[in-house]
Amino acid sequence: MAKLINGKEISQQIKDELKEKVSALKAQGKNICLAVIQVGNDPASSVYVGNKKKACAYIGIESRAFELPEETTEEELLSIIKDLNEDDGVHGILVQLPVPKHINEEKIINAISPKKDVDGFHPESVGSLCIGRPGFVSCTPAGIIQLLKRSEIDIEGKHCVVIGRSNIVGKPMALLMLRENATVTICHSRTKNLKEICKEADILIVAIGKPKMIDASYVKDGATVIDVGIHRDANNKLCGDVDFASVEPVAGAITPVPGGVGPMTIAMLMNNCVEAAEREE
Ligand SMILES: Nc1nc(=O)c2c([nH]1)NC[C@@H]1CN(c3ccc(C(=O)N[C@@H](CCC(=O)O)C(=O)O)cc3)C=[N+]21
Repeated sequence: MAKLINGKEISQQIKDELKEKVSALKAQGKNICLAVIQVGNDPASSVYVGNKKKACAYIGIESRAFELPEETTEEELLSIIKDLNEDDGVHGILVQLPVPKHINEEKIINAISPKKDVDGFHPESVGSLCIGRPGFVSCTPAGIIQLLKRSEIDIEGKHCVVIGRSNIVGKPMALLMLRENATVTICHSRTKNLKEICKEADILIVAIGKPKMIDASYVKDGATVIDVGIHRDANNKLCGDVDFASVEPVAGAITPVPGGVGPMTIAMLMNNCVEAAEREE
């Protein structure tokens, strides 16, 4: 039976640590503010944005919400970002993705000042991570590192297999594991012998976006399995990319969905906001 990696509990720990830091900053007269922009009203996005606002309120970070209609133009959004870039009272800017199809996502990401890029999506942030310079790190992969460290799972020298090569999860995840001295393999939809490679993993990080695709036949006995996926199944229940019931008996440690990686993403977003304010000095 696998040890359950409790993301809800660990994210709570991190939020409590941040809450203390924020009150110390407040005592020095420093107020931290995150601007959260949502274009349109995709219900999943609304849930995530709501969770982010709640986390801000808990920690003592001011959240400035922009709920923009679906028809908002790219120019309008860029103009709001420009104003927020220039606003000294704002430390972090988050544009919830995905944005509607008529808006160019890349242009929006590039418009956010790297100093306020608490998502870590800007090319300068990604480049900094790649060459080991300070900068904001994408929240989901950063949260997974915290999950592993705080669960006392060794990374150094271990074979880590990441399934998925997106710019916001797979690629930064591989870079972070490399920084922690793991031996890293990146797999994706065109990988030919996926199962054989996964079976070699000491740490298997799954971010493929296919509900319950990874079952026990992909997992080495005692491996750590991290599930980044989040889907709703036929009964409207949340599930991940990993078939939890199948994998749990063979894994050494495993994250659940919900209550695994998701809450960590938000905790690390809060961490990046506090860092943004601290770096300002
Ligand atoms: N600019 C931007 N930054 C993001 O960080 C970003 C984004 N866009 N777009 C969408 C993804 C997804 N994401 C999640 C955040 C929290 C949970 C979360 O709180 N999950 C809970 C369950 C939530 C539920 O009930 O649905 C859990 O897993 O326990 C999940 C997913 C942030 N993202």
